Amino acid sequence: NTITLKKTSKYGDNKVAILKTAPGPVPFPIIGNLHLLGKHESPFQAFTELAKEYGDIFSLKLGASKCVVVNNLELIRETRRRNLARRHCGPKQHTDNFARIGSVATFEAIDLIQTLKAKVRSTDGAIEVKPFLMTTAMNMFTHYMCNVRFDAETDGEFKQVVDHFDEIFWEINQGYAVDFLPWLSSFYKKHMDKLSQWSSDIKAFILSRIVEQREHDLDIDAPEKDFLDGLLRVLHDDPTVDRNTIIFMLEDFLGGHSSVGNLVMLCLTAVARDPDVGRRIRSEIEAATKGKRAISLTDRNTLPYTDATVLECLRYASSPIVPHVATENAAVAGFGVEKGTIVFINNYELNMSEQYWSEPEKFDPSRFLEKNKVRMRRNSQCDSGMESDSEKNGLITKITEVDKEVLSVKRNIPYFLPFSIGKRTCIGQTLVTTMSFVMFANLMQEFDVRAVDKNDLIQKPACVALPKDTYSLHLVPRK
Ligand code: HEM
Repeated sequence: NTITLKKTSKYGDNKVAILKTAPGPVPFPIIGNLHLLGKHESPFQAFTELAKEYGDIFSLKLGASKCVVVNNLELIRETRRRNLARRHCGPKQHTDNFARIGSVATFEAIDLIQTLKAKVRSTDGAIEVKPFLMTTAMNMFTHYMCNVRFDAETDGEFKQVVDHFDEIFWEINQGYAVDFLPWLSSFYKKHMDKLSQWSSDIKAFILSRIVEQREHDLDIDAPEKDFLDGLLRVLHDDPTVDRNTIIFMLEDFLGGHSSVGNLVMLCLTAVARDPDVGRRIRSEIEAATKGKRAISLTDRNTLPYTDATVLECLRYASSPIVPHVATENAAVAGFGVEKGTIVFINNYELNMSEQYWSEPEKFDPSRFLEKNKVRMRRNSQCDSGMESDSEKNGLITKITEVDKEVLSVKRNIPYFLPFSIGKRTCIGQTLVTTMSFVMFANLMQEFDVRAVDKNDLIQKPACVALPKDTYSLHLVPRK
């Protein structure tokens, strides 16, 4: 009944505790002062399960005489939560979760189009588009992560929470001095109180309208159906996890919808500023759907210019700096960096430098496009000159392979890092790029987008956020 759990060298100096275990079935989930996840018949079973989930942190061995070696359990918990978040919020292509993002995004985009068409019919002139984008983005997130959606037309509480999220998103994107100099906080008290009230309202909404119902219905033996389900299982399995941690995580990830709504608004703004961008997007979309169906995530490869427009908006708008701290002495590009040094990735320089981009100030989605040759099969019928049973009317089908040039989006550009890079890279990037694409493309299929006055279209560089109450746009339904 004794096992040794060894850490691999890959994760360096994590603390290792050596604890004695009792022989026979162990009263899990506790060994010594450390808690394990779930109930297990033996320490071996417990650690086998741990090792399955955190395989690259631990290797497991049945030891000879005495004890269990446990890695830093806080790290395990964090890793479990991170893996959960990555599985749901950053799923790989061809996974069920990725496909579900696509279907949810198209569903919500269709709903948005219907709402906007009704709004346009009843309005003479321009409309405030942004609030509609924000509630749609929130519904995309709640629908995908928690299998619940809300009616923005009739649900005032929902609408208010989306507004609060948007105000907070605007605030955190402003870069106040107090962000770097915390001792200034007393000067910002009123401001902080306001933010704090918005946060409380958001938390109350998420608890009462999303979490509590699910807690009540949770079936721990059923397969994990969404992110919320996964979070509640963590809470159920691990008594050391605080309910507030889970609620905070959900709040944080749902809050990501603000970036999608604002980014789509920036994409529409780019089209309103430059009708040529809109024309190119529309001709691409018409070729793909002939106007006969909604656009889904699977259309992304055939709509490279539309996809590239989202990236070009991100290039101009993504955060100018990404702060990190060196966790060990290192050399970066030949410069010594001591452990503890704060290191900033200068995204602004990467995004706007002439060293990397031609005419970086110009809005030009085609900078993200490249031509690729793809081999295609072409069927053609030709006269065989013979008559036989297998060749009706003397025609045979001939398959030839031809090389065709297609446009596609450049991936992995080493100097384009809006979501940063490495171990802490943005978990939400798949959600952002996929949902923004689907919402934007469907809007472009259905409406011509025009500015009321191009001078109104004010946008801060290196900032995804627009104020909650921002400029209106003309949306003209297309035939
Ligand atoms: C325009 C949209 C977004 C941009 C440009 C963006 C960018 C970034 C950047 C630059 C980082 C820092 C990475 C680093 O420290 O190296 C980050 C971290 C993170 N982002 Fe995003 N993000 C966006 C939207 C989202 C969304 C929608 C979510 C969640 C649904 C999200 C979740 C996260 C999380 C959890 C981290 C921390 C990752 C970690 O420390 O392991 N982000 N993001």
